[in-house]
Amino acid sequence: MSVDLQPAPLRAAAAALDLLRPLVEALDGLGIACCLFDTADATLLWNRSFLQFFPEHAGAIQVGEPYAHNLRRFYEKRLDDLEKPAIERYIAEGIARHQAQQQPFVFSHGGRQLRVASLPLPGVGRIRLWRDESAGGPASMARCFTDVADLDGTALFDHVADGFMVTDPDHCIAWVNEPFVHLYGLVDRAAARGLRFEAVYRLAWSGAAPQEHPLFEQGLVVLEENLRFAGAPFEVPLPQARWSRVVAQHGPDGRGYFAHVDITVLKRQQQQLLAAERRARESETLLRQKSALLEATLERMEQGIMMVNAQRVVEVCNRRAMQLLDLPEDLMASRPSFQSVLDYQMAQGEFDHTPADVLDFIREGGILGVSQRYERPRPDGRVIEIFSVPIEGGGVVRTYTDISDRRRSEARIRHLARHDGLTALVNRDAFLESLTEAVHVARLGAAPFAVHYIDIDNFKPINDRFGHAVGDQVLVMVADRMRQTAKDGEVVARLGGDEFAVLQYRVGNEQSARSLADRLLAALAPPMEVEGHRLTVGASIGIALYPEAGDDADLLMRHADSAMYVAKVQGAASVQLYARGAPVLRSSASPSG
Ligand SMILES: Nc1nc2c(ncn2[C@@H]2O[C@H](COP(=O)(O)OP(=O)(O)OP(=O)(O)O)[C@@H](O)[C@H]2O)c(=O)[nH]1
Repeated sequence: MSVDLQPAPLRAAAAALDLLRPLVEALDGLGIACCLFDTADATLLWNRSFLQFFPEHAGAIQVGEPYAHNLRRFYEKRLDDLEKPAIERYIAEGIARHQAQQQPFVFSHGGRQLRVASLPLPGVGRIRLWRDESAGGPASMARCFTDVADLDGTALFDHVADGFMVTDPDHCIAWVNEPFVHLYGLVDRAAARGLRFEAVYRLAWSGAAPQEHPLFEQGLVVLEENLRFAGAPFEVPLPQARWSRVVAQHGPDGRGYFAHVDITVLKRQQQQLLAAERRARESETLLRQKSALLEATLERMEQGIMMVNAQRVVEVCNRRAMQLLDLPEDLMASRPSFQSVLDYQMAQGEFDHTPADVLDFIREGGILGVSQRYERPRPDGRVIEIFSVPIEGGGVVRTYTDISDRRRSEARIRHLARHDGLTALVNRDAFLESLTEAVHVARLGAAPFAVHYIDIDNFKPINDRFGHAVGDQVLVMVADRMRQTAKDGEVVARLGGDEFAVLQYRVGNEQSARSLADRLLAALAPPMEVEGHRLTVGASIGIALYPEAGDDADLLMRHADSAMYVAKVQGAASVQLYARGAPVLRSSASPSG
C-alpha cells in the first residue's frame, strides 16, 4: 500500500497531518478515496484511491496546489466543448460548494456513482471522502425499491414534509409524492408522470405574474446546469417568492431519486439576514465616513477642542488645542490621563501666575461638574478663552479660543475712548472721571487737590498763518511739556481745541497750586521749532481748589474755567485762582476752540 507522503505541509499543523497520514492510508483498504486541504483550500494529502477515482489527477496533483487546480482538471475532463467556456463559473461554484458542504451527495464520474462527503477538520482545514456507490456498500435508498409501483401503492411518502421524485433512466418522472404535487402546484401526481422535471418546473411558473419572469429564466438556467451532473444540491426559485432545494441521488439502476425541500422560510430568513448585514455594512460605512468627516473637521477647526472621558482620559485633542496650549504631539497621541496633561503644563510653568485657590483646584483634577467659562493668560502673553462643559455620564468637553486679538482691540478701543488722538493725553471724559474720583476720595478725608484749567493764548493765528498741521504739532509739544512738568500721578488732559487741564493732588495750600501753574507757564514759554518756524505760545490758567471752589466735579470745572477766563482778560500768560463769591464768567460748556 502506498500513500503519497508529502513534504512538510504548507499551512496546516504538521503534527495533525502526521496523525492523519496513517488514517488516509487505511482508507485505501476500504476503497475510500480521500483528499485533505488546508484552511486556504491548498491541497495537503491524498491517497491512492483518490487517484483511481480521479485518474485525471495522477501525475498532476501537487502539495500546496489550490483546490481550484484540482477542479480545473476535473471539469476539463468532464465538460464538452459547448460547456467549456463556462469552466471558470463551474470552478467557482465547486469551490463555494467545497467550503460550505455539509451533506454528502452522489454524482457520477468516470462510470462510477461516487458519494462524496466533506467536513471541516479543526486545526487542518477540510477533508473530502469519496466512496464508489456502484461497487456496492450499504444499501442505498434506490435499492430499497425495485419497482416504482412499490412506491405508488403506499401513502408513506405523502406524510413526509418534503417532496420526492423518482425518475427513470431516461430522466422522465416515474413517481412523485403529494408534497411534491403541492410544492410545484400540480393537479395531482399523475400530472407529473412521464414529464421531465424541467417541464414540471415550467408548469409551476405557468400562471406567474410577468414581473416574476426574470426569476423563472434564472431558475431554468440553474436547472439546466445542475440536472446534467445531478449530485450537488441546488436551489430554484418558484412563483410568489417561494424556493425549492433539490437534492438528487442516482441509483445504480439509472434511476434518479430527488428530494425537493421547501426552503422558502429559510431563504426569506437568509434574505433578511443579508439585508440586515447590508444595512449594518452601510451604517458602518456611513459611521466611518462620518467619523472621518468629524476628524477632518476637528483637525481644521479654528478652535481647540479636548474631550476628557469619565475615566479622566483625554479621548480627543485636536491640532489647534495642542498649538494653543503648547502640548507635545507625542504626549497627546498616547491617550494620556487629564492629570498627566495638567502635570506637564504645571512643569512648563503654565500655572506659575495662577491664583493659589485655582492652583489647588487644578491639583485636585481640574474638572468641575458644571459649565464654566474662563480666560487663561498664557506665559507667552496670549489669552485663551476656555469653555468647559460636563458630559452626561462623566467627563468634560473643553473648547479653546485664542482671544488675544480680541482683547487687544478691546483695550485699544477703551484707550481711544479715554484719550485724545492727537496728543495722547486723557480726554475730557477720562479727566472728569478722575476728578469725580478725587472728589470722592477727598470727601473721605484725603488731602485737598486743585484743578488747573489751561487755555493757549493766541493759538488761532498760528493755525491761520502756518496751517493746521503746524498748529497740530504745537498742540502736541504743549501736551508734552505739560506732561513733563506735572508730577507722576497728576492727570494732564486735553479738554478739546487748545484747552488743557491738570488735576493736581495733595495741594496743601494756594501757593502750591500757583507754583504748579507757574511751572506750566514756564515750561510753555521757550520757543518751539516747528517746520522751520520759531513759535512761542503762552497760556492763561484758572485754578479751582477743592473744597474752597466747590465740592463736586462739575462746579470745580466751571470755577476753574471761569478763573481761566479772568486770567485771559488780565493779559497773556497769567494765572488766576478762583475766589469764593467771584462771578462765573464763562461756562465750561461754552465752545472755546
Ligand atoms: N491745529 C489745530 N487747531 C485746532 C484744533 N482744535 C481747535 N483748533 C483751533 O484752535 C483755535 C482755538 O480758538 P481760540 O481759543 O478762539 O483761539 P485763540 O487764538 O487761542 O484765542 P484766545 O484763547 O482768546 O487766545 C481755533 O482756531 C480752532 O480752529 C486742533 O486739533 N488742531
